[in-house]
Amino acid sequence: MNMLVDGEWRTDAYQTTNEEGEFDRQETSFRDRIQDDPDAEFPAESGRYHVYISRACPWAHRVAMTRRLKGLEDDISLSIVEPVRYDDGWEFSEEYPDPLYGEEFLRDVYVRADPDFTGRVTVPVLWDREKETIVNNESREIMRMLDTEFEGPNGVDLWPEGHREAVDQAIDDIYDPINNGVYRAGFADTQEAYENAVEDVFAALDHWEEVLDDQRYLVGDVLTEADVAMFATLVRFDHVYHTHFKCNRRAIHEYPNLWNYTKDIYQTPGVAETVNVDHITRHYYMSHGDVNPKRLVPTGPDIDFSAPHDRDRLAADLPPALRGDAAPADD
Ligand SMILES: N[C@@H](CCC(=O)N[C@@H](CS)C(=O)NCC(=O)O)C(=O)O
Repeated sequence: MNMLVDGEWRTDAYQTTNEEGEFDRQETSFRDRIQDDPDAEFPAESGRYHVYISRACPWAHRVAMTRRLKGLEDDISLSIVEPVRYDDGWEFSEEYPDPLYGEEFLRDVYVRADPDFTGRVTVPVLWDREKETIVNNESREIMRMLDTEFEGPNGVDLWPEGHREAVDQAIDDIYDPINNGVYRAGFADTQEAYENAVEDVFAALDHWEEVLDDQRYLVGDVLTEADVAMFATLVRFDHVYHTHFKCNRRAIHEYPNLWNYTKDIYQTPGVAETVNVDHITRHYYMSHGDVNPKRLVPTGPDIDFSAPHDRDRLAADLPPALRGDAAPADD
C-alpha cells in the first residue's frame, strides 16, 4: 500500500495484513486537540480550522456529519477530495480543489505539516490555517473536538451530560466488529480471517437490531456521536460492504430496526447532504484493485434512504433544529 516515508511517496511501503492474513489498521499520528480555551495551543476559533474529507470515507463522514448537525459550516471550512484513490493516494482536481494551497495531492498537505512525515495519508484531516499544520487526523477525536469545543447555532450536543459513559462505550463496542469489522472482512487475506470478521460483523448487527427494537438511538432517546459512527457504516453497507467486502449474510435493508434506524438518521435535517452514494460506490469498487481487479462498479442495490420509516413509534429527545420538516411523513 502507498504511504509517505520520510516525506517521500512510496507505493510499496506497507502491508495491510499481518502474518495471519488479518487486516491491520495503522495508528494515526497527528493527535493534538482544539480546546475551547483562548490560551490553548489550538484554541477553538471560528474561521481558523479546515477539514479535508472524502465523501466516500466513513471515518471522514463522522466529521462532516458532526459539523453539519451542529451547524458549524461558518466556523470550520470543509473540502472534498476526488472519490477514487489511485497510486498517488487522495487527489485534488478542478472539481475538488485544495482551497488552501492549490496542492495536487493530499499527501502534499501532509508534507507541508511535516516534511519528514512517515505514515499513511488518510482522511479526515483537521488543518490549522494559523500554524499551518495538521492538528489531528483521527476521526473519533476530531468528531469529539467539533462536538465539545464549538458551540454552533443548532443547540446540538452529541456527547450529552448523563450519557457520556454510555456514548463512549457504544463507540468502543461498535468499532471493532462493525466500523472496522467490515474492513477486516474485506481486506482479509485468508478464509479464516475473513470468516472470523464476518462472524463479528453479524453478531454485532444482530445485537444492535435487538437493542433498537425499543429505543430510538444507540444509547436511548438522544442522538449522539455513537449514532454518527454507526450511521457512517450502515449507510455504506448495502452498496459496498455487502458485496465488495463480502459481508453478504444479510443486507441492512433486511433488518427491520437497523434499516428503519438508518432511514431515520438519514432524514434528520442536514444528514442527507453529507451522504454521496456515487462517491461511496465509485471509491470502493474503483480504488481497491486487489479486491475488485476489473474495477467495475455495480449499479444496485435499488434502495431508498428517504422512504418512510417507523421510528416515530419511539421517543426522541432532539433539539428543534434536528426535528425539522425532513422528518418522515406517513403519507
Ligand atoms: N483511524 C483513521 C482512519 C482513517 C482512514 O483509514 N481513512 C481512509 C479512507 S476511508 C484513508 O484515507 N485511507 C488511505 C490510506 O490508508 O492510505 C480515522 O478514523 O480517522
